[in-house]
This record gives sequence, structure tokens and C-alpha cells, in this order.
Amino acid sequence: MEVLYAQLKVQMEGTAYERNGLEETVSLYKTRISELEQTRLQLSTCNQRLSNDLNDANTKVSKSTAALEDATRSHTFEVDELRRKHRNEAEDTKDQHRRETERLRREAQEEVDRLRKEAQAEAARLTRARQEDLAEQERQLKAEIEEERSRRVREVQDLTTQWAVHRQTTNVDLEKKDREAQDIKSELQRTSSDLERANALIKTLQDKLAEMSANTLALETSMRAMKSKIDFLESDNQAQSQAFADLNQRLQDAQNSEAVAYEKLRTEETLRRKLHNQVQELKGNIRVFCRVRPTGEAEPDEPAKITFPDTETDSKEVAVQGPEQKSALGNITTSTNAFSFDRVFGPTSQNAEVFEEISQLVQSALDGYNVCIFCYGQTGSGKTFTMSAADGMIPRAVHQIYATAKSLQDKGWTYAMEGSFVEVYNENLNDLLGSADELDRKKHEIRHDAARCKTSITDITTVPLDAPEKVEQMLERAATNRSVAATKANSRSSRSHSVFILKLTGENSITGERSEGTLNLVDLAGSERLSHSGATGDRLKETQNINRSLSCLGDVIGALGQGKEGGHVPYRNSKASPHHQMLTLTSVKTRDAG
Ligand SMILES: Nc1ncnc2c1ncn2[C@@H]1O[C@H](COP(=O)(O)OP(=O)(O)OP(=O)(O)O)[C@@H](O)[C@H]1O
Repeated sequence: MEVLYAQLKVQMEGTAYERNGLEETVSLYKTRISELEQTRLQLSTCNQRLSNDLNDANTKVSKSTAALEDATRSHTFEVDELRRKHRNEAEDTKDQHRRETERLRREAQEEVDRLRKEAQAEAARLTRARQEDLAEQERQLKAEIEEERSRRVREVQDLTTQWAVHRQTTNVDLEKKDREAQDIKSELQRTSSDLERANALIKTLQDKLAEMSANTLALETSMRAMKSKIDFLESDNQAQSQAFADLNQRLQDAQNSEAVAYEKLRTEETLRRKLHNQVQELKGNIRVFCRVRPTGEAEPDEPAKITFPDTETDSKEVAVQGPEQKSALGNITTSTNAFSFDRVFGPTSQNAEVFEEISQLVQSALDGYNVCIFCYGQTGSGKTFTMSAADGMIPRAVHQIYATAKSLQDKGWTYAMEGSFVEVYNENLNDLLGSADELDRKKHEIRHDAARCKTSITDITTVPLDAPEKVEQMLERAATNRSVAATKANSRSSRSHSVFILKLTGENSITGERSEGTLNLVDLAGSERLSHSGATGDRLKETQNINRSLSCLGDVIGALGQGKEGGHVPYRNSKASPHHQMLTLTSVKTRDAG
């Protein structure tokens, strides 16, 4: 309780203390409020005073505004007055200035006129002085020119005199030269007339000499005749008659044996023909020769290794060495492939040697058989060189035919020959002797008359070969046409087959025999393996056509080579394109005729 009492006492004391504090605060606030009240009163008084001041000021401002407006009005009035006054003054001044300017201008004009007059007077004076100077200078110049002119005239006169002297001398020289030329000319004329006379004399002498030689010969002959006449007259009369009879008999015998000999010759010619062709048949109707051309220095590829094992004996074999091969054990071997032909011509062989082999076949054509000679090989292997060179098979064959035909004239044979030259390019037949413009445009057809065993081509140029030189003209013409066409499709001759056709018709006026033979010389297009050629597009088509036709031709020759009577020959195995017919028909006629 005591504790509680103590706590309460403490609380009471605390509260009393707080009350004292609060009482102090209240008295403080009261003081403050009275202060603020005083301040408010002061401020109200002040406010009242300020309101009064403001009113006074407003009154003053109104008064001032009125005064200002009055002042402004009076000022405006004054300003207008001044402006008017100023304007009048300006007008006066302007008039005065104008008058002054006018006066000054007049004065200036007068001054200018005066100066101008002075200047004109001065200029006139100067001009006069200048003219006098110029006149003086002109006088001086004229005098100088006159002096120069007279000096030049003197020089010209001197030169004219010199030139006249020189001309005179030259004329004298020229006249001298003319005289000399005239002399030389007359000398020349004399010499040439001498020469002509000498020539005429020589000619007369030569004629006389010839005449005298002829006279001498005639005289010698008549002398011999006279001598034998004298001898004859000197001999016995009966013996003479007997001698005459003997001579007559001998003449008769000789004529009879000549007739027999001619008859024998004719039969022997017929026999020779028969035997010749039998020999050809025995040798084989189809013969294959191989020609190896020499390698040039500029050949890009290494040449094949080719040997000729039997050159010394019958030259029928050729051996080509294959590439080196390595076995599993590492041994290197090379295989050699040997080929046999009817005849092999080595790289040094000439066209003349090759022709020797085929000349007998050419003779068969003249005897009325159909002969076909093909040249087959890779591009650049020498087909055209062998066939169409100046000494190739075509010119040689034609020349041989001429020579033989001429020698057969004695035996009653006369021959008519005509030639054509055609080309097979890309399945088309072209006339190489026609117009170049018509190549690949004009259509030609092959017609085969089975009954007459005759083959012909429509619309081709046929040239009568009445002189051996004509064949060269034909070859030239064909080469030109081909070279023109080559601009349209390159290397034309390599990409086409060409066929030279020579028709030979013979007639024997004594025996009445008749023969018709054809010689076909064919230069085939270069054979190329498609994989090697790398050809595409038109070129690929070209190569395929060539290869197809070559393969077809191979089949035909293969079938003919088997020689079975009545056996099938695949002449038309290809698309029956003209060139297949062409090449194969010429072959079959060979076989039939043989
Ligand atoms: N036996 C040879 N002696 C000398 N040169 C030859 C011989 N054979 C060919 N030549 C030369 O080789 C080149 C090619 O020959 P050629 O034009 O005759 O070949 P090709 O087989 O007709 O070719 P293509 O198929 O392109 O027509 C020519 O320059 C030719 O003169």
C-alpha cells in the first residue's frame, strides 16, 4: 500500500509538474496572442492609411492622365504645326536647290563647251601636226621604197641576164644531146635494118640449104634409081620377069600372114582379157591392202610401234605393238597384234608402187568389168593423199586407161570415157562437179536398173574425158567445191565419202565386140571412235552417220567376201540412205561381173 501510495505520490508530483509546465505554456501563448493582436491592430491602421494613400494616388493619376491627354493634344498640334512649317521650308529649300542645281548645270555645261572647244582646237592642232609628221614619214618611206625597188630591179635585170646566158648554154647542150640521140637513133635503125637483113639472109640461106639438101637427096635417090635401072637393063630380060613374079608372090604371102597375125592378135586379146580377169578372180575379187603412212615431225601423239615382219618376202603382214601391261607379279609384257593383208605398203612406199597393185584392176574396168576401190582409214591416215594427189590413184588410173585404150586402137577398139564425182555428206548425195551453191540443196537419187544391171544417179554432171588432162580439171573443180562448202561445215573432206566414177564403153569395129565397165574410186570419210572424237550436236550426228555407213559397208563386203552363190548380201541394212546403196551397189556389180 505504501508502495502504491509512493507510486501514486510520484505520479501526483509528476502531474503537478506537468500542470505547471502547461500553465507556463498557456501564459506564454496568451502573451503571444496579445502581441499578435497588437500587430493586427497596427496592420489594420496601416492598411487604412494605405487605402487612403491609394485613393489619393488614384485621384492624382486621374488628374495626371487628364493633364497628359491635354499635353498630348497640344503636342500633336504643335507637331503638326511644326511638320507643316518644316514641309514649307523643305519646299522652299528644294526650289532653291533646284534653281541652284540649274544654275550649276548651266555653268558646268558652259565649262564643258568651253573645254570641248579647247580640246577640239587642241586635237585639230595635234592632228595637223601628226598629219604633217605622217606626210613627212610617207615621203621618207616612198623615197626608201623607190630606192629598194630600183635596187631589186637592178638585181632582177642581173638575174635575167644570168638566166638568159644559162638558158643559152643549156639550149646549146640540149641541141648537142638531141643531135647525139638522133645519131644513136639512126645508128640503131641502121643496126636493126642490118639485123633484119641478116635474119632474112639467114632465113633465105636456111631455106636454100634445106632446098639444096632436099635436092641432093632427090638427086641421090634418082641417081640410085638410074643406077639400078641401068643394072636392070643390063641384066637378062627373063630373069627380070621371074624376079618380078617372085616378088609378087612374096608380097601376097606377107599380106596373108599379116591378116592371119591380126586375127590371131584379136583372138589373143579376147583370150588375154579372159585370162587377165581369171587371174584377178584367182587373186580374189575382194582384196585388201594396207598402207602405213610416214609420221611427221609435228605429230602431237607418239606414233604406234609398227613392224613389217615379211618385207623381204611377200609383204603381207604388219604387226602393231600394244601398250605395256603389268602382271600381278610386277612383270611388264607387251602384246603384239599381227594382221595379214593381200599386200602391205610401208611408210616409205610411193603412190606408184600402190598403183602397180591396183593397175590390173583398172585394166579389168577397161575390159568391161565393174571395179570398186575403197580407201578406208582414220582421219589423217592418207586416204586423200593416196586417191587424189597429183600422182594418186585417180590420175594414174585415168592415164593408164588412156594409154591402154590408145594401144587397143590397133586391135579395133575405140573407147568412150566419162567421169562424175559425187560426195555423200550427212546422208545426202552431192554433185562435186556441179555448182557449189547447190551442195546440200539439190537432191540426187540413185536408180538401179536390175534388168540391165545398170546404176545411175539423177541430175549429176558427167564430163566426157576426151583428154587425160581433163581428170586434173575434174579433181580441181571437186576440191574447189569442197573447200567452198568447208566454210559452212568444217573439214568437209574428212566428214564425207567421195566417189569418183569413171564409165568406160568400148566397141570393136572389127569383131563387133562391146564392153561397158565402171571404175569407182571411193575415198571414205575418216573413221573415228565416238568416245575419242568428243563430238556433240550436229558433229555427233555426222560421226554416227559415218560410222553406221562404214559398218554397213563392212557387212556388205564381209558377205561378198564369203562368196556364197545366192547368199544374202545386206545391201540395204541401213536406212537405205543413198550412199549405202551407192557404195554397196558398186561392189555387187564387181562381184557379178567377175
Ligand atoms: N604416204 C604418205 N607420204 C607422205 N605424206 C602423206 C602420206 N600419206 C598421207 N600424207 C600426208 O598426211 C596428211 C593427211 O593425209 P590425208 O589428208 O590424205 O588424210 P585423209 O585420211 O584423207 O584424212 P581425212 O579423213 O581427214 O580426209 C596430208 O598432209 C598428207 O600429205
